[in-house]
Amino acid sequence: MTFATLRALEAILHDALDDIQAVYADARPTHATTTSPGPAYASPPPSPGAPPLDFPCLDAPCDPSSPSEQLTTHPTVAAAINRVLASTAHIAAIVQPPFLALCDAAMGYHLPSCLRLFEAAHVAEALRAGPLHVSVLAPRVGVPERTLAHVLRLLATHHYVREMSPDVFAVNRISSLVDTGQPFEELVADPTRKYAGDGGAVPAFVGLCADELYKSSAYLTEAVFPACPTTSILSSSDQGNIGQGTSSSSDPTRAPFNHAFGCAGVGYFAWLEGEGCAGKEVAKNPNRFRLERFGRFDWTSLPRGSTVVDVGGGIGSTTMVLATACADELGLRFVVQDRPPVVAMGEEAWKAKCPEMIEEGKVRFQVHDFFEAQPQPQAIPSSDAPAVFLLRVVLHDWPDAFAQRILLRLREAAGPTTKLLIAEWVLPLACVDDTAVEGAQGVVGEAEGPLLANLGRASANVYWMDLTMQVTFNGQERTLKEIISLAASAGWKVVRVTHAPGSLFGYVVAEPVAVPLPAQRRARAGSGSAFFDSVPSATGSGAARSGADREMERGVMERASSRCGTPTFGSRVVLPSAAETKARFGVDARRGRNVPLPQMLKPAPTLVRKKKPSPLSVLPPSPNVHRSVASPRPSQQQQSSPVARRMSQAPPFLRSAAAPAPAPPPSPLSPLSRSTSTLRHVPSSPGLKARQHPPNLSSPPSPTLPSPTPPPQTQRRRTLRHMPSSPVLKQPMQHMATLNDQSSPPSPVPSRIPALVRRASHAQLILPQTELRKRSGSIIHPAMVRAAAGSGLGLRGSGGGSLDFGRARRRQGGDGDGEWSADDDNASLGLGLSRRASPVPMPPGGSVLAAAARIE
Ligand SMILES: C[S@@+](CC[C@H](N)C(=O)[O-])C[C@H]1O[C@@H](n2cnc3c(N)ncnc32)[C@H](O)[C@@H]1O
Repeated sequence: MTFATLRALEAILHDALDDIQAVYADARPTHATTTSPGPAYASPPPSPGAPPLDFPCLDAPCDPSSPSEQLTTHPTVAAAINRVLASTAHIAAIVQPPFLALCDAAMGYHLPSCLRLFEAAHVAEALRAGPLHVSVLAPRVGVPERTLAHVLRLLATHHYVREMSPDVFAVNRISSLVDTGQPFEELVADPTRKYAGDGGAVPAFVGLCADELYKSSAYLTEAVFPACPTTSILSSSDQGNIGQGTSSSSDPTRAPFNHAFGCAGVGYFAWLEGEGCAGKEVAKNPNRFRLERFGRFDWTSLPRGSTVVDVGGGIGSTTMVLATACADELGLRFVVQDRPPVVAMGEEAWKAKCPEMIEEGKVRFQVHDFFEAQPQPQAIPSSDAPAVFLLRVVLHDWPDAFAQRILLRLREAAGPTTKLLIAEWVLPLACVDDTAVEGAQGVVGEAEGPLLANLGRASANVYWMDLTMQVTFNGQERTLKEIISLAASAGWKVVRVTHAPGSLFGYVVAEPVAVPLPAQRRARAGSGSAFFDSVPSATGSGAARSGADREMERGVMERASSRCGTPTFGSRVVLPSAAETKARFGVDARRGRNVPLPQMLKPAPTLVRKKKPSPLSVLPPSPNVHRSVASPRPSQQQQSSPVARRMSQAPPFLRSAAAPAPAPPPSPLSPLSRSTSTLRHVPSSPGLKARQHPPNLSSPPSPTLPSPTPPPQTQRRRTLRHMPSSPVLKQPMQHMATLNDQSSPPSPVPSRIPALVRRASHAQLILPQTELRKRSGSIIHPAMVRAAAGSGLGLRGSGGGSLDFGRARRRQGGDGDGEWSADDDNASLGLGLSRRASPVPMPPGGSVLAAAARIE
């Protein structure tokens, strides 16, 4: 069976490479675009009649604007890249001797360590002009020659740099991203300016990850077992400190980070701001450089929404996008809430970049602590309760109890039709997720075997993020089931999840329902909320909580919250101007409508699949019901939807948001069919059939060669493909009770809030199925997106989603680019959810509590 699995994986790999090459073979640049980040490696300008594009070269610095790099965002390419990653990592895991696999894992810490030195010494900048011998490079960057040579060689061995000849190193497609673009000498003279420019985002990201996050991660075990003699490095008095108060795994000021940096009780943000360090004044803060580095993060995820209160909205970067896209068109108003220093920063940034929206009252800032009761509805520019509460990458910063508190505060202020939009990464399971949400294709594990259901290595980024949240804040990314349970615990019913094709960054839409009694009791005990206090406190278990407990909890929230405008992961801290935002949306600034974007490449065809017998046919058919639930692969006709056709005409970064357009039947002489024939490989078989090596792939196919007719579609190895979904699959979510039923397979993820699981039974997810999952979301900046052309590093995966804005529905990719398409399936505002009366059982007088009591 193992050989069968290996062969199946190999076939997936082959198939994926064929897919990629076929897209590149057919794409020809039609006009020149900007090129050349560096003189030594500038790409030649594309010209009509140019040979088929080659895939970006690993050995040259990344040229994000090159057609070749941009084509990596083509949906077919991005999906195939995922399969390449997943299959190769899987093959390696199977064949590598187990001890060596463990060595890789156990000594992998050297990679971030070396990467950090590479970044801190400005090696990428020093190598910008071209390769250097280490004897020349070492004194320039101030690292001992032997150390540098060995560090670079380790990086070269992992393909992050290149050793061109003995001890001569060069940056490549990957490490060139760590180049800020600033002059090397200036960085050496003033390293504190390193992250200031546009090119600072990636180096800042590398610096942050390889410094405090990497060190924090090393203390995961110490944080879990703070008092264990075999793991603890703490003195007994330190142990007392660390263990004091709330349980160490749920206290954001007692995370692994606190163990690593010896600052128990000080939240990460407070520490960045100088708390617990020698000098608290800004000038003396020894962590000032870290703060600067942190603040360079940015995201390109552009959620769309209806009337929005952007809770914990930072400086309003997301609101900028939303307001630009729909403040005029749909008459929406926005409120950005955050803590005082952040609000001050936001107001300043908006006044500089977009004063008119503030002056016209379309957008306003509001100081608000999300652990406190929301301001009265009349304080919000609407006589009603807000239409939408947006929580974008906020909950993942907080342990469950704190996240629940935030949600309860929003529930408290919600009207019957208020929607909650949680924008977060959704962690898929590594196995087929048959318990969380049926039909949640795209954000739960679903890939066909033998690939891991979550596409394994191809989805690694979201798991990196998860552990990052854990070790830094005792927070976490959450599985869909965990998000549903958390929301339900605070009186929110998840009704829909949307996400960009291939993205694990989900937009989880929830509606208010009754607040479960246990949550009310907990909230009542600490919140002082009139809403929650309306049940006699004597009946609640929380009544037993002491004032001291509440004080301590309050203190933790205070210490853990950002106070000086330091954003957390995923936040956008660079406010784009309205003009920039419009440009990214393709919106005509004068008319507020989208205008055609220049077509850079010929439309890529839908690939005509080669027929290959399924190597998986030797595997037993999966009895998994989930598989049968997955929608069938859409027919050609389905794929020929107007959206798909339009998307096929759009530039690649736009096209990635939609399914690839179908192609007419290939001519035997078409480049596609030629490439297909060129790439044909001997189908693998369990019998270890000798296979031919494919011809030299680098040479363009000869136009004179006759091409075989592509084999019929029906013979395609469908079992190996991710199933593209039907346009919209509306399936009532299974009752959680049913999911937990004896007849159902046990959930691989135990409910975090077992008592509340029943509440999730109200949830109904309406999930647009997507063709393929790309890599997971990640910390990104526009520069990173450009650099990675939208799919490398999972950058594009961080964004996107599709939310409906009434009749005009905007589909977008992770880069925030999209198109408007008529969509009458929802004629009203509100994230694809109508303004019609909520099905929430709201008793007269709006007493959610009473309704909760009934249900309870
Ligand atoms: C990860 S950032 C997200 C920012 C924004 N939603 C975005 O998507 O860019 C988390 C935000 O929560 C804010 N925050 C932290 N504690 C807070 C609190 N207690 N009340 C309100 N905002 C808070 C931080 O200042 C920060 O702006």
